[in-house]
Amino acid sequence: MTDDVLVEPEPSVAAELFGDRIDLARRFTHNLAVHGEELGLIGPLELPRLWTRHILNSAIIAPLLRPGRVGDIGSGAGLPGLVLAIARPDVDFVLIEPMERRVAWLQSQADELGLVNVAVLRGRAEEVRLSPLLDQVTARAVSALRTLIPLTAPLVKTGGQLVLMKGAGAAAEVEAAAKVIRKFHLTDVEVLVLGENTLSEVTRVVRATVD
Ligand SMILES: C[S@@+](CC[C@H](N)C(=O)[O-])C[C@H]1O[C@@H](n2cnc3c(N)ncnc32)[C@H](O)[C@@H]1O
Repeated sequence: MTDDVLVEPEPSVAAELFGDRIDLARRFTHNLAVHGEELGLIGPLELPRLWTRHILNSAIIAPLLRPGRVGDIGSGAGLPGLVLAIARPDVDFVLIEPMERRVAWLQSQADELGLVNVAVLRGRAEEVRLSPLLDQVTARAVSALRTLIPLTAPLVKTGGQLVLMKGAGAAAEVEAAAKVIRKFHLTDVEVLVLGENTLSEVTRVVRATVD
């Protein structure tokens, strides 16, 4: 690992998204750069683009979150869950992840970074029982929308939202998911493109309300 991995390439965006918690974001990025590959959390090709492709692309959705309780499904390395917990200390996060090694990583990072707004729950989304239900749910790189909606929508209270990070095919995924969108009573389904003028790689989000 070279030191330039740890220098954010878009410092003004990073400062805007993390505010006075930018040092926590730097520490998390450092830890991920040092341990991520050996723990199987990120591939070796991801190191040079940790900030652009992973940290900032996760943090850019922070303004979409409401104060309340947000679940991040399949957090893995902590993307976007831990990044959002750093950017939004006013929001409580439940990171839901089935793999033991990843759960251990998530808990160790929450402890080391002093993220008191994070709880880590081991399990598959379709098996966990949450009470009360969540205000919002996030997920990144877990599965196609038509299978992700049945995993995530039941965890969200009426009036709550799904905020699902997606790739360039987001609009096509929404079309392919029409049946489950109806089945799970989702309304106001929209594809948001974030970071067009600020990030080197935009982030797409499918946002929907659970009715
Ligand atoms: C490709 S990784 C993505 C991890 C992280 N969100 C990211 O963007 O780097 C998918 C993650 O989803 C988790 N996962 C798969 N099926 C799941 C389920 N049914 N419920 C919760 N997590 C799940 C996996 O264990 C894995 O950590």
